[in-house]
Amino acid sequence: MAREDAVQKEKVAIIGSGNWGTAAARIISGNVTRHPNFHSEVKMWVFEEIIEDRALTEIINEQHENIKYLPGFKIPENVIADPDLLNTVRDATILVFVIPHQVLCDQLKGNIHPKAIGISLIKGCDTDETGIRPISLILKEALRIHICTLSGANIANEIAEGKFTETTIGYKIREEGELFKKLFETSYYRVGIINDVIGVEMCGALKNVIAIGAGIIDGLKMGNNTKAAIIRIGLLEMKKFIKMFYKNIKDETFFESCGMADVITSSYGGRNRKVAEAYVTTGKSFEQLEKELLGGQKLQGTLTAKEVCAMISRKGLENEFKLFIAIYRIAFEGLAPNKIFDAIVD
Ligand SMILES: NC(=O)c1ccc[n+]([C@@H]2O[C@H](COP(=O)([O-])OP(=O)(O)OC[C@H]3O[C@@H](n4cnc5c(N)ncnc54)[C@H](O)[C@@H]3O)[C@@H](O)[C@H]2O)c1
Ligand SMILES: O=P(O)(O)OC[C@H](O)CO
Repeated sequence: MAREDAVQKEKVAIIGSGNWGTAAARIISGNVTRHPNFHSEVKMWVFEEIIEDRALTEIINEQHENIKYLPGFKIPENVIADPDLLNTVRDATILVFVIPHQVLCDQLKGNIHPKAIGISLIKGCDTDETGIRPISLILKEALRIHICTLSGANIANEIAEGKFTETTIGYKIREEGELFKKLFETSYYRVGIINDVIGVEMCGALKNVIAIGAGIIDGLKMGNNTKAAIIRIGLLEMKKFIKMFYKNIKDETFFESCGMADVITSSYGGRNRKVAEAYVTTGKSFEQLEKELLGGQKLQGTLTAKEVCAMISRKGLENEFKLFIAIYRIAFEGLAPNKIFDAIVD
């Protein structure tokens, strides 16, 4: 049966309310009122915290602004913030996952709508004894739902400002990819869809490692040519890694917004780049700089570098991924930042 017949009005729940989660809520809240497929109310799960004696949830619902993670941008009134995860997802037929991947929700198991499908906006991965596990796979297996992925050159604040942006949705079932396109696309946020769930997702995870490399180059005060070299070599390692470890990855994916374009934007404007630059110039740890520079937002790239390099080392492939390994050793093993050049000179 076509999904449109099985579910007449899709109800959307957004799991996460950080910088991107809140910017995404602004987009979704407009689209659900425009398209007949959707119920006009959108629930958003908030990891509750107290800000100046008030609960963040209360601030969002009364002031219609996430003053901590996306200050200065109004959240439409059809977005209802809720600190109770299970209450947020109770009737939802569409689950939008947009939390830092360190904090995935086991609680959801067995507590979601039988017809629910999901989309992961998360840029990261997880590991177990078998190696790297894409988050979409973990969600799919744990919750027994179909999962699409959305990733692209998407700095949340620029999207919140309405600046022209592209993104990519990876789908397995085209109808679901098209439904999610309706949920996300606006005049300034253009969505491409491709039959490659894991390719889209893994580009979003690995580009964060390259962005750390770009930040190291900025910290060393090298110029644009050097950064372009890091981007080029990083892209090659990203493609090699993804194609080596996952099946049926499409070459075209690397030319979508989730591929090359996200590596570029992250290497110039992302948080991973910013913190890596400060790591080189201050000598403080990534952990400390994350706290000092990001106002509660989270870095994804350091953990991903650790996970990716553990997998590379386990397989004895260090010589195939010299840049990823150098970035990891600079970030975690005290390797001097200028040693990054040893990885990019043949
Ligand atoms: N910010 C961006 O520009 C951007 C763009 C595209 C994709 N992403 C990806 O989206 C995902 C979410 O990032 P974000 O920018 O929305 O988040 P963020 O880094 O701005 O915010 C951190 C969020 O984590 C929550 N949190 C902190 N500790 C928690 C805990 N123990 N349990 C549950 N939640 C907790 C906070 O409440 C906050 O909502 C990440 O995978 C990120 O890589 C971010
Ligand atoms: O700020 P970053 O480094 O987490 O990157 C943000 C987005 O993923 C850019 O597309």
